[in-house]
Amino acid sequence: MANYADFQTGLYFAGLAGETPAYPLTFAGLETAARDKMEHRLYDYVAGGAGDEHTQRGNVAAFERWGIQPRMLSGAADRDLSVELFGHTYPTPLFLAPIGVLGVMTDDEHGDLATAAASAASGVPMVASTLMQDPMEQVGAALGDTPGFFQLYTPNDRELAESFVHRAEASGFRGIVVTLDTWTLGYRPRDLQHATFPQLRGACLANYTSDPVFRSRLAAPPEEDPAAAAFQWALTFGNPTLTWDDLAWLRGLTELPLLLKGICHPDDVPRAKDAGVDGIYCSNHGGRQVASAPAIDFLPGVVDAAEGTPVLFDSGVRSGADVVKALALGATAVGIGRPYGYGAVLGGTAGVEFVLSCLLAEADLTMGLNGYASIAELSRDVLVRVP
Ligand SMILES: Cc1cc2nc3c(=O)[nH]c(=O)nc-3n(C[C@H](O)[C@H](O)[C@H](O)COP(=O)(O)O)c2cc1C
Ligand SMILES: O=C(O)C(=O)c1ccccc1
Repeated sequence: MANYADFQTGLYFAGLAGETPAYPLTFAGLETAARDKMEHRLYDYVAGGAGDEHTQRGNVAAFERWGIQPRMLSGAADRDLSVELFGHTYPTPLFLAPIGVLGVMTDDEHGDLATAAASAASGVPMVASTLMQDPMEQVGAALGDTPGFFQLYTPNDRELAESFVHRAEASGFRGIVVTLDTWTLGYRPRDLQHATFPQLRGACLANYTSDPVFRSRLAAPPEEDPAAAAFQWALTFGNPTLTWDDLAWLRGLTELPLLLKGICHPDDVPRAKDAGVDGIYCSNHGGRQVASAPAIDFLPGVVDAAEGTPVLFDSGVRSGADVVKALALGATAVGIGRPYGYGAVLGGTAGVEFVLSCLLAEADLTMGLNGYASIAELSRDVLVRVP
């Protein structure tokens, strides 16, 4: 069992030798450092969200309204942070949420591969986006022994969707995460102000441009006419007419675990389960899609409705304490988006690993010092509401 708290001891001892940490430890510090390094419009694309951005601020603020109640002398010197998900035991409850522009966030523009390497090294699974700068075959190979997931944006071209799913299977991904909340793009004032959207300029379309079905829809190969390929992407990307009736088709495409991302209402959970879905992913897309409420406020209702089906969660997780709170509210695994994205900006694989180490050290110490030795000991009863 890894002792994640050792990371903090390591930082103090390195300090004795005159070394300070390579990257900022707080989310605010990561965001500021990443902003200083990034092209302005790419930074705004990552940092920004829907409308007046109150949803993304609310996602973060909502965690402050929960407190963890400490227990003493409970024998929590050794902690077990492992979780079981679809037959695999992962060393920690964290996962890397899909980021569709990750590819171009690192200096070398191989951010998906850099993140996959961090996943391979840490055992923290990556949910690889449909929108990658390197094709899924390469990213899947870079995941090593850490089973990862492929996130599917269901295109309005069924044959293309089928090709994506079958390629993901062949690439070694161990589950398909279908994102439901982005069948069209939300209203994002920052991007509108810059009048820019990365994919329209050809970024992170490798899964499309490498796909035989997608290529067959083009008059000229994407290498010859990338602008036409990006335009074709915009025409195929979303499927506004997808409904629950289409889930039988999606379910029929693969025997891999199938998860639905963006579920926030308890009544949507039984519909998903009736359709043969294996996992629920509660998320409001980090507040990037539409004005809503803090995603963590939806989690307990979704968990209750799931009746034992795994529930993944993301949106607003910024600290190890947030990770523990989401677990206590019933999440099976907890995702992070922007925090590791900024790690990738600052240091590629090493930056992502650093961010994970910080979150895991804090989560581990938060559990230990509050007297909880395993995730199984966390429940809503360990939390109190802070007015
Ligand atoms: C720049 C960026 C791109 C994203 N791209 C995708 C994507 O391609 N697919 C997807 O399902 N979610 C995408 N998301 C949403 C994340 O998977 C996740 O839900 C969200 O970032 C979690 O919130 P957090 O950033 O507050 O941790 C993206 C998020 C960001 C910040
Ligand atoms: O920006 C996003 O959050 C996202 O998920 C997305 C949506 C469309 C294209 C690329 C990424």
